[in-house]
Amino acid sequence: MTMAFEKTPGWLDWYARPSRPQFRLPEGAVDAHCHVFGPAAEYPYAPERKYTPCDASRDQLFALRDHLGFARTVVVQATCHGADNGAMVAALRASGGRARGVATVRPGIPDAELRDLHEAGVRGVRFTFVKRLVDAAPRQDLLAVAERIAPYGWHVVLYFEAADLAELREFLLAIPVPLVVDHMGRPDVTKDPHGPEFEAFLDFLRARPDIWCKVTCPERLSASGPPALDGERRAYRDVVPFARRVVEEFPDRVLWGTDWPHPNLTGHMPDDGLLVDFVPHIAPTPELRHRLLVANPMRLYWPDVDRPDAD
Ligand SMILES: O=C(O)c1cc(C(=O)O)oc(=O)c1
Repeated sequence: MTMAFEKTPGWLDWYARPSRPQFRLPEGAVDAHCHVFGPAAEYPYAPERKYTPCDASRDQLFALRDHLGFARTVVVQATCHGADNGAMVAALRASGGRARGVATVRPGIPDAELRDLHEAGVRGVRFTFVKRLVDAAPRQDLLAVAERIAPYGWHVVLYFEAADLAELREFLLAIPVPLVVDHMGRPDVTKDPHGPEFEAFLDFLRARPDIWCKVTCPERLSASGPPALDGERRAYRDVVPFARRVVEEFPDRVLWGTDWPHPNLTGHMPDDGLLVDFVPHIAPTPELRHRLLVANPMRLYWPDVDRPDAD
């Protein structure tokens, strides 16, 4: 029997026919933040999930990768799958080495399972502190996970909101592996990009040389748009000054990704082709774009590949 899953009311499905980006991605570009959902008939959503998405399969993800012009992808375990990494790992295994993964693991995970995840291509775990997505995990559990993954050379991906950083900062800085912050720590972009809140975030990045930042999700962060729809190639203007500050101060520690299939958006679903056209606005030179899209993600996820632009 297959279980039927009903999508969360108001759920927006991913954009079916994205345009081709006008901005040509550099050879070897990596989509360093995207997800797979199900398909639920094969990989059921977790009982403890906070939302039920539409399906978004690995084949659909790979088709988007090719359409947009990415060479590689990093598949981040979505909270709707809890700590069952099956759909994500299946994507890694089907990718022919062109995908890496970020998993969710619990502290008691057997070593053999960690080894299997590593062998499949997992290179990090994700800690989510956004309350609408997960129930808070005890901090000692998170530290225990960090200690378990350290010998594999993995990192921890952090998802938190700007308002929570002050309270989290000390704990996060004590995590003994490299850190990667999702979506610039979710700034409130109606505030001043040079104001105290975003300064506190930049200060967090300055605190250790091994903290990376994804300058992603303008479609989530933007308050005034315009949305990446209907041919709009200058979308999400209010997010640009925030992302540019990060790219310019930390050019060797920034990553970019589509966030496809964009869980939990409520206002609009972006055209992913137009989202790629956002990149030159936040990384204005070819040199910055090469670091953001190729050199940095390759160093973090494929350190053994010397020529990312060659297949
Ligand atoms: O794993 C997820 O469920 C998830 C959710 C969101 C969001 O709802 O903001 O963003 C993400 O990057 C990932």
